[in-house]
Amino acid sequence: MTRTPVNVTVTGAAGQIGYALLFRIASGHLLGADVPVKLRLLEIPQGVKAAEGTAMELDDCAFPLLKGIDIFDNPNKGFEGANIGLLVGARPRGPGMERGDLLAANGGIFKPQGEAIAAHAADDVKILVVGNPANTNALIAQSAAKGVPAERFTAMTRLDHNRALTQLAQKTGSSVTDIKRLTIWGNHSATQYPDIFHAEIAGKNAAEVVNDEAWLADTFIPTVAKRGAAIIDARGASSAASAANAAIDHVYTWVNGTAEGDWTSMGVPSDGSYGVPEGLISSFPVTCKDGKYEIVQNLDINEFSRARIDASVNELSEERDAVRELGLI
Ligand SMILES: NC(=O)C1=CN([C@@H]2O[C@H](COP(=O)(O)OP(=O)(O)OC[C@H]3O[C@@H](n4cnc5c(N)ncnc54)[C@H](O)[C@@H]3O)[C@@H](O)[C@H]2O)C=CC1
Ligand SMILES: O=C([O-])CC(=O)C(=O)O
Repeated sequence: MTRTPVNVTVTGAAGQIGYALLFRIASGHLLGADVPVKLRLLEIPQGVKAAEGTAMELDDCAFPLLKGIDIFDNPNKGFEGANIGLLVGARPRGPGMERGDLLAANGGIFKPQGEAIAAHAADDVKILVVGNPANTNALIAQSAAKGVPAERFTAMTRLDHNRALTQLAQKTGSSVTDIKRLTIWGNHSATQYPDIFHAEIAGKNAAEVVNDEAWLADTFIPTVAKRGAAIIDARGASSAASAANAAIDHVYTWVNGTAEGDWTSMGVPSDGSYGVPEGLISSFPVTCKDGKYEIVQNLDINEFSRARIDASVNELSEERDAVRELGLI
């Protein structure tokens, strides 16, 4: 039986992340090796020519699963029939800039995109916001997308999750594949909280294996939380290939499920779990099955974790208040 291609809209398609992302989508890594895709690339008018160049290269790969590429500079067209939307296009943070500075600049992008998704995307649309500040941009798009279930809007903290996996594996001399149940809580920002208290390394509690609270507080957490800035300092540009890889992981897991006994981290609208105000798009531990995710419930949160989760969630509340004042939600 021939499968109907899945329409994947990618905004910011001509940017650095777009360049690292599109070839992996087209080669089957986003949805699976048997799922044909059609790409809908959305750019601003100045980005269209470069997107056309990328589309030429995609053609030149002769990917068996790639059933078409269309390029748009109008969100209403770009999201027409979209089953998956990867909202990457945004203004990247430059040296010395904090995410708060970006709220106003990026708000204007995500509100019209949310409206276009509501009006034109497929009924089963799933959205991942990558463009920073990702959680609050996702909130802006979600609140503009009247009629689309809120839970379809997610924000990317999988890059933070993957960063934390490697830091923990390196510290403990284990492999990333030995580590399960790691969690990123809160905002994709320097306040995020990578939590190893429920994580396991080859079946043993990770915090007990590490047994070094000073390393947790002074090395692990800041290394993970400030990795984006460290990459910018080193590369002179923000993470691109690793961000694209995390976007692939996020959607693949959402669609195809988490492994038995494991979970992942996603920024999702809070249902009030763990004291996170309802509606904030915050990172949680989630399991995925049959194309749906659920927030993992009933984890014990110790004092060390509680203070850090609250700090990051407070930042999200402040960002929400700021965009509310700007009339963006
Ligand atoms: N959530 C996460 O873990 C991460 C998020 N990011 C964020 O991802 C975003 C993209 O990063 P890069 O690709 O490196 O930036 P980039 O500047 O290379 O590319 C952004 C692209 O978006 C396009 N664009 C701008 N406004 C648009 C609009 N309204 N519609 C469609 N396209 C639009 C630009 O023309 C440009 O081609 C940034 O906001 C960056 O901070 C980056 C790394 C990790
Ligand atoms: O920090 C940035 O602007 C880029 C980013 O989100 C990351 O690498 O985590």
